[in-house]
Amino acid sequence: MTFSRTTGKRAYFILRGVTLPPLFPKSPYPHGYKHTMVGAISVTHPASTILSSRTYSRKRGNILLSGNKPRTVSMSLRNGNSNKQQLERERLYLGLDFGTSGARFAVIDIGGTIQAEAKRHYPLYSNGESRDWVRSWKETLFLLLEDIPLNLRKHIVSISIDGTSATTIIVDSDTGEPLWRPFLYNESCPEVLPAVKSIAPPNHTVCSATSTLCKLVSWWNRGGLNEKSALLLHQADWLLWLLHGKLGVSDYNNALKVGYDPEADSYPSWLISQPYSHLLPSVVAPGTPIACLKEELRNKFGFQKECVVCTGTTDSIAAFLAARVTQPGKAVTSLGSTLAIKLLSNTRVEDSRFGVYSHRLDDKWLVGGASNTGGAVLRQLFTDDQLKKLSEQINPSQISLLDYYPLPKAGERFPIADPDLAPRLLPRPENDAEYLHGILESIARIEAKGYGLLKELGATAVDQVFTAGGGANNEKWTQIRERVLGLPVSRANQTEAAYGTALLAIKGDQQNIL
Ligand SMILES: Nc1ncnc2c1ncn2[C@@H]1O[C@H](COP(=O)(O)OP(=O)(O)O)[C@@H](O)[C@H]1O
Ligand SMILES: O=C(CO)[C@H](O)[C@H](O)COP(=O)(O)O
Repeated sequence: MTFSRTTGKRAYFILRGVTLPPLFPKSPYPHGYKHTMVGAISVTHPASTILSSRTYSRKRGNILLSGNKPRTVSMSLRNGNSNKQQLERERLYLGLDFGTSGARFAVIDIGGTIQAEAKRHYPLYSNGESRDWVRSWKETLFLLLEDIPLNLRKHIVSISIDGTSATTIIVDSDTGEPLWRPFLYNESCPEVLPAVKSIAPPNHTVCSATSTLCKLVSWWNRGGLNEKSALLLHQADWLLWLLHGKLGVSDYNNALKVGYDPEADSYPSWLISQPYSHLLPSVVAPGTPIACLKEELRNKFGFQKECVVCTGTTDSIAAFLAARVTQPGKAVTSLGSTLAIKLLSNTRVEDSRFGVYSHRLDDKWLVGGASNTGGAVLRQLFTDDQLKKLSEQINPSQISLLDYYPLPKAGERFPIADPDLAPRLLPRPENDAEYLHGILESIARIEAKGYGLLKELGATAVDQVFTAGGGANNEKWTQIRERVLGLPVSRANQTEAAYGTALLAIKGDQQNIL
């Protein structure tokens, strides 16, 4: 039900009854707890964000980022009949997702109800000839903390962050300041691949040109004064350090691609014996409390004294966690800027020849890989509005005869591991809807090839796929994927990685180890 207020803003009431399975054994709610979210107001104003609800209101002027181009922050807030007293009692959990094109937060309660969420695009800063990603990420982190409604912040008891996998920052081990520009998740360092292959077991996860270890060796080979006082961190690790101040801690999801063995829970001897092994961070499980939020930040933003900061994970694993998939054979495809597939499997599978690896998820394995196809190439060709309008013209039951390999630029990680693989997006038909149909169907074929490969390599066979990420909103694409995969495909209840990371924050809070 939507209605427009006298102020000209549009507010959306979302009335829905959802049955939430208990999040964790200690969840106070019985199984099948019927939860009705009686109202969520999403109020966005073209040039600024004005929050108004019964529990508080404040006006934000234009949110101006670099280049003075006003950017909107879209935010949704739970309002409904949850009164202030109820919130006073509730313990809230903050998940922050640092994805490819932007960052988001989700604040949830122990029952998994979203109390607030917002997202921001990364501000554009340049550092000479390259983008200053570190400055963008740091600014976005603290802007998102400011976007959290003040009366919720004091109830947040646990925070976690996910980032793009294998996004690597080499920092000064004393100050935490970056010593070099970050290596992004899809950056390839083929020149050091032979050296990495010479020390690692055959087809190990690190034997990929985009692995974190290849990035570490590439930096190390550059030589320099800082080699002794350097430390490797992943994007999520560094952002979490800004909040807790303990340098050098990672999680076994982010550390997988530098060579950490999540089964042995240690770095292998062939890695420890390398001259750069002193750069490796210590590793704990995702969602492990590391320290309380720094006092200066608690005072600045109004968080409570006991607010703990927990280790994170990668963005596609966070999206998997958000879907609350618990049975082997179920899978989540993250259709964000990239296409990352995650299949819950009883068996671990790893083969870098195809970009296949397994993340640990408690006592099971998340088998999969990440292709560079996906939303980034769509965004090169169409705006989100065009995607929506053109998709409406597609007949998903009709097979497209157009055969593409949609990539934003040369280079593919999975199911073809080839840093030189060129995009194939021609011939382009006159009709854009026909072109989009061909692209969506070609991406679906890549997804199907990926799941077929996992089965060939011995993973538990997939029997159902849930979708996360921006592409989850495209119903026609979902129907195309169902036809191509020959499997039931549905949008996950929660598709945002930030929600999955907020669930990690709950896990950390329940450990009571600080
Ligand atoms: N209706 C749509 N159909 C298909 N793809 C879409 C649609 N709307 C948005 N997208 C794609 O979703 C992507 C953004 O999803 P998101 O999960 O935010 O990505 P990320 O976190 O990787 O930046 C964009 O690349 C965009 O092209
Ligand atoms: O594509 C990506 C960025 O969005 C990442 O590579 C994605 O996170 C897949 O890596 P992982 O499987 O380690 O999570």
